[in-house]
Amino acid sequence: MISAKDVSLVYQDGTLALDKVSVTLKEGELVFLTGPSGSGKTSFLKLLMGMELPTAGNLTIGESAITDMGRKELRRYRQSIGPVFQEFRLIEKRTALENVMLGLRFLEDYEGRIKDMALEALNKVGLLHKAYGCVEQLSFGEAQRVAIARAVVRKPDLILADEPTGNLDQENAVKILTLLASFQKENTTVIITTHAAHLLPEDREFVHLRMESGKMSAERSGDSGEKLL
Ligand SMILES: Nc1ncnc2c1ncn2[C@@H]1O[C@H](COP(=O)(O)OP(=O)(O)OP(=O)(O)O)[C@@H](O)[C@H]1O
Repeated sequence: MISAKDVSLVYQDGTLALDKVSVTLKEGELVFLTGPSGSGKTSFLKLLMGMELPTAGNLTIGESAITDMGRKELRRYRQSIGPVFQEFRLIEKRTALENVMLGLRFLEDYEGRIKDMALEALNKVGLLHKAYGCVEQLSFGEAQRVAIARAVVRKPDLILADEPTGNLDQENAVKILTLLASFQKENTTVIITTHAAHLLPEDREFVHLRMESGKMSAERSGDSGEKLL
């Protein structure tokens, strides 16, 4: 469970990016985070990744306040997250398989098992046939799916995707959202910042977090029978 209580984030230059954000997210939830440019979406994801710490308030992950975590605990927590970055952060000259295997570099396991896990993740995103292709030769959409495979290969508790539909047409945006949402399970929470949540099938339950000038409001689909987007 992720619980934020009156969490604020002020950057060093004094910018108030998050203003007393309070929200509770249960395990296995599908979450859409929306809001205008500069409203604080990425800042919220950075907090969840432990890349920034709250300036005020409490952010609790499971049983621990993130500000109380020691280095080791923070590292273990980060390893339980599968991040999908806006700009993918793939190594262009390496194969899709090698890039996905990098998602497991912290595992002290033998190479063969890591390779099998990476191939399985590529299969899940429909790219097994491109496993040995160099990333620079992949299409934009394929590279994005490699980035998703790298995020899910570690079987994370939390998948964080920052604007995965930003540069996609409607058809591909739906495919990517559906793919990301498919990783939502009892114990896997999927949080996606997107402007395209309304493209998902109507019967999907999710939490909608709206950001506006650093403030957050939260609604759960199904609470009132109304769809949120
Ligand atoms: N490292 C930083 N230092 C100072 N200010 C920052 C920093 N990162 C972001 N900001 C500011 O914090 C506010 C929130 O930014 P954030 O990137 O979280 O917004 P966003 O909703 O993700 O925007 P976008 O949709 O454009 O990606 C903005 O005013 C932004 O300029």
